Amino acid sequence: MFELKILSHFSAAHQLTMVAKKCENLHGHNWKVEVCVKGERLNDAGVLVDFGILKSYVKEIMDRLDHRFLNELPDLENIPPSSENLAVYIAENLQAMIDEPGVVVSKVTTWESDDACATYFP
Ligand SMILES: Nc1nc2c(c(=O)[nH]1)N=C([C@H](O)[C@H](O)COP(=O)(O)OP(=O)(O)OP(=O)(O)O)CN2
Ligand SMILES: [Zn+2]
Repeated sequence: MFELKILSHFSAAHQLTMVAKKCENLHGHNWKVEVCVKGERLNDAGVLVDFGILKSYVKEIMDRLDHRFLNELPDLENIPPSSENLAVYIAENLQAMIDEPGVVVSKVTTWESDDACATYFP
């Protein structure tokens, strides 16, 4: 089994209710994102997926989130934009883009600060 990891980032604003009171106020984060994909078979070029292709998929997803007010994104309608839900969103959207047979998203971690992150294992 092989696992690849891509690092990326986006900056966005959000509000969260039912968490810490201060999170109800409009505020933002510079999210750091770690994305892992796994698979058993290498292609004829000796790679699971070209890092460049993987980065381009992840960049496309980051562009949908970057400099947005996440609570108003149609893609996240009625979904609280917590770090957990953002990890799910990134994982599901990336999986839908991956064309390579046998390659699956294995883990997405969203760091909303230097000391707090959420990880989703699809
Ligand atoms: N499980 C989660 N808990 C919280 C999330 C989340 O996405 N998942 N998000 C928040 C808020 O986004 C909030 O902005 C961050 O809160 P918090 O870490 O408590 O605040 P600070 O970054 O200011 O850190 P301090 O340690 O308080 O300085 C809250 N919880
Ligand atoms: Zn926040």
